[in-house]
Amino acid sequence: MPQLRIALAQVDTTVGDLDGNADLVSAWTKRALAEGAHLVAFGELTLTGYPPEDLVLRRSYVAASRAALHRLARRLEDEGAGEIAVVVGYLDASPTPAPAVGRPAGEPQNTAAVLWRGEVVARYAKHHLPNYGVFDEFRYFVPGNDFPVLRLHGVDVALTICEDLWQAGGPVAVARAAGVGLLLCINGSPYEQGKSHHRDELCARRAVEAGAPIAYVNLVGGQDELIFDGDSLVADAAGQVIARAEVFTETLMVVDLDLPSGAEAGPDGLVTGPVDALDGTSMTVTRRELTTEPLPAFPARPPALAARPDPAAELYEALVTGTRDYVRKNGFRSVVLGLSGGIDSALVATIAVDALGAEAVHTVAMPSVHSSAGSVQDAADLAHRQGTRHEVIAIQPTVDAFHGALEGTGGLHGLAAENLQARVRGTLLMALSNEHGHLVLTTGNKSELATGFSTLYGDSAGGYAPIKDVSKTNVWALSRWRNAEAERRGATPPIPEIIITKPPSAELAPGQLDSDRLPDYGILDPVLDDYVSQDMGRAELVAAGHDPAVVDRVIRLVDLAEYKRRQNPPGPKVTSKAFGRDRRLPITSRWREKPTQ
Ligand SMILES: Nc1ncnc2c1ncn2[C@@H]1O[C@H](COP(=O)(O)OP(=O)(O)OC[C@H]2O[C@@H]([n+]3cccc(C(=O)O)c3)[C@H](O)[C@@H]2O)[C@@H](O)[C@H]1O
Ligand SMILES: Nc1ncnc2c1ncn2[C@@H]1O[C@H](COP(=O)(O)OP(=O)(O)OP(=O)(O)O)[C@@H](O)[C@H]1O
Ligand SMILES: NC(=O)CC[C@H](N)C(=O)O
Repeated sequence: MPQLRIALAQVDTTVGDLDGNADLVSAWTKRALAEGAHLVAFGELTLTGYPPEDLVLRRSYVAASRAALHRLARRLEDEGAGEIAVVVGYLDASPTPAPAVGRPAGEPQNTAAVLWRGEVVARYAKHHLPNYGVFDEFRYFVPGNDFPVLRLHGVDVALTICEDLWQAGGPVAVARAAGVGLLLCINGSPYEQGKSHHRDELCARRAVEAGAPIAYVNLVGGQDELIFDGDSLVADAAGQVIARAEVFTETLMVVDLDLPSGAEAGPDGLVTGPVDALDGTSMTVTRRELTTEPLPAFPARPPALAARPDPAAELYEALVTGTRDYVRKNGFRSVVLGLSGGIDSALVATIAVDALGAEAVHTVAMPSVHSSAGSVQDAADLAHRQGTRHEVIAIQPTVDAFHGALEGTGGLHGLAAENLQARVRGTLLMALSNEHGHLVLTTGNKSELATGFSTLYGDSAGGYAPIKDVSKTNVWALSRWRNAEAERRGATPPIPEIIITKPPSAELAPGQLDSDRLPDYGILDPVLDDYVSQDMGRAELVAAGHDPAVVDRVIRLVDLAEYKRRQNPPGPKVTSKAFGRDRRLPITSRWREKPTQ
């Protein structure tokens, strides 16, 4: 059996940065070469970044991607990396019409190329296009039906792209029929809590179906609301995960595989031409020999199986990664946020410090007449523990000036007066952003976003919302986890205990508590999860055991707040259904959930 040393390059690309992404491919290919790898694979749409969204609709972008690919092939050869096969995702135009979806030739395709000795020696266009959740790939791409098989050092290697594994039939079935020795899958699979276990199970199942090991390489890093966790892995043909990369870090996973030679593979010999893909389509198998020469035997390294972080550590790392990459990739060096002495801003400040370093995090306490002395002290204590650049700006004179300006109109009362305080704080933070170039972080959590519990153009004003997909229950859990983690490492807990234990309050009116306006978070969050993430209707929510009166109240709050959510800044998606691209509802809607529906 020939051995192949493969390298999976889990790298952090940037959408739109074709040259920068090509530099990454070049640098990591050289590392793979230095490690003695014969093949190196990069993630989905590595050259263009993923997802490029409507950039795909521009001919200029498709042309730039194609040109960048050819430049990269030549560059790798010039740099002495021509003898390693490089699998890289890029955006191409379909060479043939796609009659099944009524589209002409020249339409965009999500493609993987194999680069070898300065040439593009194979192209594989994604067959199954995801079109649910955050994915819109019917909008952008036409599917591919070609299935190239490359013989590399005697091993028959074939390609798939991400969703190709998530659907039954298609390329996995064709891989079995073609008797491939190794199935590579290049991915842009965004993080969600619990998804990595699902991926394991999926890759294992598909490897058994394909009758070949699957090498799965995923992107890492943040792109707007998506976070890629990496979690690259290899599953052997028996469905055993034998290697796994560390999550949330750029890394090269090098794995030695004993693989059957092409001549031995497949019960039907060397299948070529159209093959029933068992999904109602047929795919055309082509074969090309790169090197038939088997490699001389070399001592195999034992594969590394990186340990998975526990769920809280993984979620926290996802938020840190999303925040770091959003800030960095959008050209900011520093952030500013209002630090109230409450738990939400405490957690956001801690995430920001872990993402960017304390010197890049500016915290501002902005007490009003309703702020307790304790809150101001708690904010100062947190800033001191973490070393943020902390300021105290009293807002009462500005609030009073607004009241004075509006006196002639009858003045402000009740909620209007309460919200003014939040708006003054928002205005001050935006002013500091304009003057010093800090990005404003907002501190709203998913429970608040769901119920509209924030002031428009007040505390919801800002550029990035690190915990917008984290429920209040999880805000407490993560804060406790982060403190425990510090203690485990012998460091001072970053969040003062009092901030975690005090009852939540917006402090916009005397003695105000969140519980005056919202159900207790222990009751609210499970209802929100079922209504928002599971799309349950009223009858299903009640049947699931939720109190009907709470259900009615929560549904009303959530439905009414759609307009507010649309104006919320982006933030990292960490659940199966985040507000934004994942959950799309009309703002103008007369649909009301009723007891009998
Ligand atoms: N369909 C629609 N499309 C577009 N705009 C719409 C709209 N419906 C209302 N609006 C606009 O929205 C305004 C009402 O929204 P807004 O001004 O935000 O005010 P509103 O939602 O009425 O009040 C803010 C709520 O959030 C709570 N809060 C505030 C700050 C912090 C926290 C916290 O603990 O974190 C909680 C506060 O206690 C209060 O319950 C209306 O005056 C109107 O201008
Ligand atoms: N006194 C304050 N000083 C600075 N920022 C404040 C102050 N009060 C509110 N903010 C900002 O507005 C956000 C909304 O805070 P609010 O106290 O109304 O409720 P919250 O959602 O419970 O947040 P937190 O738990 O951070 O207090 C805060 O997270 C903070 O960024
Ligand atoms: N880019 C893709 O095709 C991703 C779709 C896939 N279901 C995933 O989340 O991993």
